[in-house]
Amino acid sequence: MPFTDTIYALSSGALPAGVAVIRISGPATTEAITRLCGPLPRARSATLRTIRTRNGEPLDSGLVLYFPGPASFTGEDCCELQVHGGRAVVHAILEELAGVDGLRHAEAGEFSRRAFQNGKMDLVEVEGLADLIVAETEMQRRLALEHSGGGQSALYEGWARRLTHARAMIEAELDFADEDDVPGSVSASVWKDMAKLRGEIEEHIGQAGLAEIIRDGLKIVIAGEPNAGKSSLLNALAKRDVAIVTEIAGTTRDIISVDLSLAGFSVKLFDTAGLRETDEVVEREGIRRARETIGRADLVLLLSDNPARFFTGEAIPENVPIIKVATKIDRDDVSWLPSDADIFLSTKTGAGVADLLEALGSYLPDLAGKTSLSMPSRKRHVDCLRQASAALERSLSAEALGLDIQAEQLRVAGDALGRITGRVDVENLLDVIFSEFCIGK
Ligand SMILES: Nc1nc2c(c(=O)[nH]1)N(C=O)[C@@H](CNc1ccc(C(=O)N[C@@H](CCC(=O)O)C(=O)O)cc1)CN2
Ligand SMILES: Nc1nc2c(ncn2[C@@H]2O[C@H](COP(=O)(O)OP(=O)(O)OP(=O)(O)O)[C@@H](O)[C@H]2O)c(=O)[nH]1
Ligand SMILES: [Mg+2]
Repeated sequence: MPFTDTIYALSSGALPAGVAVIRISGPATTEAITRLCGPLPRARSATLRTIRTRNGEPLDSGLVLYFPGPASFTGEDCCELQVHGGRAVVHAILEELAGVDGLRHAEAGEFSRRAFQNGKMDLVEVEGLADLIVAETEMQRRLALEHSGGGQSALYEGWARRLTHARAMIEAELDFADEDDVPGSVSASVWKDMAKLRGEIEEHIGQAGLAEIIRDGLKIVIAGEPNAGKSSLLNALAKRDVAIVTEIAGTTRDIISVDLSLAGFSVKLFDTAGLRETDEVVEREGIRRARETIGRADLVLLLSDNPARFFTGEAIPENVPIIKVATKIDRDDVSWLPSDADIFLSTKTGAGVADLLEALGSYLPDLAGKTSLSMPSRKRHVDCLRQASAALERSLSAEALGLDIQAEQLRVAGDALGRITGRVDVENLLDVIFSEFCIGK
């Protein structure tokens, strides 16, 4: 369905800025350009023009870029005005655009939606683009680029093609088994490849946890008895005064979290209420929240300023790794043995903080030698991949039920993959058969 509206918006960030980019897309783009900037500039090159009101009054002088559709970001006629990034400049130009017939301000994501609907991007690429824009760490950038750049889509499309090919072979075996041109028992090699494909999909699904850590950050929870120095450690790692520190045991009640970037990864660090038995209502609620947060941790830093006790009260689930941290080692009234803890530190002197950071690094996924981050980045992808894998499994184990039923499950698997990219191929089975066999020769 062609779009009739022409949309415009400020595509660059907060004003004021050195330069602002105003994008226009849709059928009235050329009309808008000629109204504001004079004769249509040469396509796909930057042209310096004066931008004027309908009365000929100059608003700014800027670079005009015209991209005739379909070879544009959205697939429609597009234009960019790269102007001075002053609030009044941009405001005046947007006002002028609003006055052109058929133009309206774009809604959030509308340029990308048009790019998707015009086949310029698939769903995985659109999602990747959204992630790229909010990426804050190096790993998030790499993951988002893998998706927005089509790497992931190519993988899924390759898998979908193998499923289509397998179905074509089965169809051939069912329909044309009595003809000489069809090699006997094509399905033996087909099933081998389908079993292999299922393994590849399962392995790919196995990477989802890593993608979650990259996107959402590794959740590290600081826990321990009251007064152990938890909030002091949070402040030291955050390098700012986020949490209240006092000498009173039971100071922290709410969960306090800060985002850190560690070796290119996003880390979410949580400070919690000190764990102990208490009748104080507010502190009890704090401790309940602490336990809840500890329950969701990827890693717990268990703190104590006393070698005699690393209190947990069974607050830490068995499968969550723990780093035992001895605190306040600057004090000379306590003496620690090397076996008492994994890390020994003082936030007062800074001793041991580097050791802790190094230890944390070893809990981050090892991506050495990984050039591409090919992994499902969203639950939606994982859901579709699981459906594909399950259908593939049903197909592989339905030998007794006949090729028809097996082929049908391969179709279900292919559709599940097609839903990831949003391009559920309208099947072209016969094309594949004709291209692989000389039927009707
Ligand atoms: N100034 C500016 N910079 C930008 C963008 C933009 O829209 N404007 N982008 C916006 O996200 C990104 C670049 N992405 C783009 C993707 C496709 C096309 C494009 O015109 N595609 C056409 C022609 C392709 C070609 O010449 O090879 C097409 O796909 O047909 C442009 C930008 C980042 N930088
Ligand atoms: N000498 C010394 N004192 C410390 C150090 N770290 C923290 N403290 C002190 O220990 C006391 C408690 O510190 P907090 O960081 O508030 O301890 P907490 O574990 O968050 O305590 P709660 O929130 O009550 O559970 C404060 O008086 C800090 O100044 C340290 O490295 N050396
Ligand atoms: Mg505290």
